Amino acid sequence: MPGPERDIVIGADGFLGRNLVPRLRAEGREVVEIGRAAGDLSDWANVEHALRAAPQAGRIFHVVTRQRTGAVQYDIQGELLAINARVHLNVLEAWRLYQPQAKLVSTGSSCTYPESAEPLPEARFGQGPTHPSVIGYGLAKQVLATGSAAYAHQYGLTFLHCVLATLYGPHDNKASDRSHFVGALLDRAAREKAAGAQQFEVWGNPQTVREVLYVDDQIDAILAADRAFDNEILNCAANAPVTVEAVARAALAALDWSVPLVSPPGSFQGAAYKMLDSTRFLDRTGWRPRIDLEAGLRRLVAAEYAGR
Ligand SMILES: C[C@H]1O[C@H](OP(=O)(O)OP(=O)(O)OC[C@H]2O[C@@H](n3cnc4c(=O)[nH]c(N)nc43)[C@H](O)[C@@H]2O)[C@@H](O)[C@@H](O)C1=O
Repeated sequence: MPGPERDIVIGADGFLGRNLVPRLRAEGREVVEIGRAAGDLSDWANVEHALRAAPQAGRIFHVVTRQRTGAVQYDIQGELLAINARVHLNVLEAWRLYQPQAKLVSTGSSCTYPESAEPLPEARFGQGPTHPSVIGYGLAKQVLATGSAAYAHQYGLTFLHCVLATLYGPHDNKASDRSHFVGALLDRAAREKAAGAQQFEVWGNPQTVREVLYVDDQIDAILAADRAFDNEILNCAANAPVTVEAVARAALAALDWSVPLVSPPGSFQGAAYKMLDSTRFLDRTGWRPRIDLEAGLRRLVAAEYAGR
């Protein structure tokens, strides 16, 4: 890869960043961390300062996002649009001004795609309305993805926008509305087990479909994609759908907790089906996940719920 053997990670102390930084250092790369200490990244002055002050890098990993899970999402899409779009636009502008030699590797979400009952290939990107629960969040990610392409084209820069699965693993936020749904569900199950509950409620329709990846697998996928692709909006998952019910069963198994699952009517339901078609990525890189759902949840339980 051309450019300095140095990476900047924006969002270094977030969920993905805290897992990514040690992985990059293990590869022998120097990592410049930009995190909460840099201030509010929706404020241009803070992003401008951080990327101007940083030494020249070969890659910028932009892994900052304000995201929510659960019912609250329906009510705060304006806020998620405003904050995330500002952060993304600030990063794009500071990239072209102060780090134009760097490849901008950013992370996207299946929320940017229209609702569909079929796996979504890249050709469907931006072609239709997003699910109402993510209308602002998804639009902000579109700003980042399409904005990266626009900046690269106008200013001769290089980017890769990786559309990810739903992640789980160590360092995710534990608050029930702030974790990704896998972590939120596991945390709720751990608390309810400790409280002696006799059943576990799976919200929404248990047959809801998602793609989930353990964070280490997703990081491997991003790095594999980075080696193989430039200037693309690229789906980077495993073509492996899973139901929310299967996630719940694996979470209970990882907690060694055996109770019946129930589904209360009226609980939060997100998009019924979210699947990327990652065939281009899988065919070209040969990447495959190494940690299956139950093994990944057991790792997470060992890391953060030992003894519960
Ligand atoms: C990365 C990605 O992360 C989020 O999207 P998501 O992962 O698809 O998650 P969701 O909030 O659509 O939940 C998935 C499904 O799961 C069911 N469900 C069952 N039991 C629990 C439960 O205990 N907690 C939660 N939160 N959901 C549960 C729930 O009914 C729902 O249908 C977004 O922030 C999105 O913006 C984004 O980018």
